[in-house]
Formats: sequence, structure tokens, C-alpha cells
Amino acid sequence: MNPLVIAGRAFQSRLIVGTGKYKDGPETQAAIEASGAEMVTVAVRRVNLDRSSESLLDFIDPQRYFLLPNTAGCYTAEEAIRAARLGREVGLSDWVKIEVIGDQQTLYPDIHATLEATRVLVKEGFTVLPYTSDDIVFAKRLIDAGAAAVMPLGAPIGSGLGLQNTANLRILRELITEVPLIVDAGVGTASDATVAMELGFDGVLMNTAIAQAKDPLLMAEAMQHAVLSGRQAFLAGRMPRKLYATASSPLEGISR
Ligand SMILES: CC(=O)[C@@H](O)[C@H](O)COP(=O)(O)O
Repeated sequence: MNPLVIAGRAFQSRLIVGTGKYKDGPETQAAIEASGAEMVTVAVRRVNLDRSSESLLDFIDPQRYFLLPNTAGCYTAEEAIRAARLGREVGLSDWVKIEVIGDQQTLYPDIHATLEATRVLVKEGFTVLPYTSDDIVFAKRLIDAGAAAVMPLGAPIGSGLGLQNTANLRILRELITEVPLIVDAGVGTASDATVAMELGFDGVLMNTAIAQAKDPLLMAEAMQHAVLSGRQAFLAGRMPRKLYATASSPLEGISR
């Protein structure tokens, strides 16, 4: 199976997992392992960066996982830029998932601020993966600004509603070929991840669906299979839909 390639770096797993909302560090670690993910995202503003006391980072082996700092909890471009720089200064990464929230109730992205932060950080040498809406115009602006991938939401963060606007996601898929497209947020269960991959998305980023499942480790494993089987089905190409039946064992040419 071909790898997911972002900014020249190849990942065998197309599942990216978050690290919030778990019971504790060991559960986080075990769920990441069960997911088979190679890229793991951590919120710069929510981890103990100086490691003076126990930190989430103690449970993620940097030799094994590719760390993607994110700017969760930021409401302005300036805050997000500061968080990205801080992540780089403490040696986390020069990659960043930009998340600038514009509305507290929906946690929808502030797309103008996201674009501004992307522009600034790309100029500073960051590899920027922005969390955005499913709007094709903004996706194009982000690519023009140098985004290394575009990450539209499937549904509000933490809602578990699954893909709410497949028409918009299909438009994104059809019109964006320059960079990888990753569904980020809103996945609730394995079939949501499979549908995203069947639509031709290059990957899926999720947190809550795994962390808040009754059995996070089992769900992490399910998500690993879901992303893989969605990718396989996409590559295999689905049969055409037909309105009427065709017999599975045709009788043409058989004498009666
Ligand atoms: C972990 C992270 O980056 C989240 O902000 C992300 O958007 C995931 O959303 P879900 O929790 O809905 O999967």
C-alpha cells in the first residue's frame, strides 16, 4: 500500500491520533499503540513542556512516533503563532497543526486567522497543517499560503457526529490535488473513518472517538482497520450503483 506523504515525509499509517481526554498517560500510550498510528498530535498549550512534573510527553516515545504539535486552545492568529514557535523552541517539532478557534460553542475554525497564522509560519520555515472548514475557497487560499496539507472538519470537534457534509468533502477531494487532504475532527465510530477514506481522503485525524469509547484500546484498533479498509476500497474502486437487480449467477448460455 502506498504511504501517506506530507512535505516529503512518508507515513505508512494514514491515521493520525490525538492525545486528549484519556483517563491517564498509560491509557493514552496504549491507545496510540493499538491505533497503529505513526503521527501523534499534542496540544502545545496543554502539555507540561518543562517536564518539571509528569507530562503527557513522557508517554509518547519520540523515536517511535512522529510528534505533531497543535495549537488547540488558541483563539487568535497571534496565539497560534506563539504556540507554534514555543513548540519549536522546546524541540518538539517545526511541524505544526494550526487550529485557531472562532466560536466557542461549535469550535469552528476562524478561517481568516488560520490563513494568517499559516502565512506567517510557512515564512518562518514551519511545515503547516491547518485545521479548517470544508470550504473549497479557503482550502485553496491555504494551499497558496504554503500549507503542507489541508485538514477540513468532518463535524464539530468532539461531537462524534460523523461526516456531516459529504458533498463539500467530495468537492474538496475532486478539486484539491496539490497537497494531502485529511479529515480532522467529528469522527464518531469506525464507519465514519472508512467513509472518509472511501471518498478518497488521504488520511483521518481523530481523538475523541477513541478516547471516549467505552473501550479506547479496542476502538483504536477498530480505527486502524477502518482507515485501512477504507483506503483499500477506494483504491479497488467501487462497482457502479444500479437501480435494478442483476443476478449474481447469470444463467445466459446455460441450456435448460
Ligand atoms: C486532537 C485534535 O487535534 C482535535 O482538536 C481534533 O480536531 C480532533 O477532533 P475529534 O476529537 O472530534 O476527533
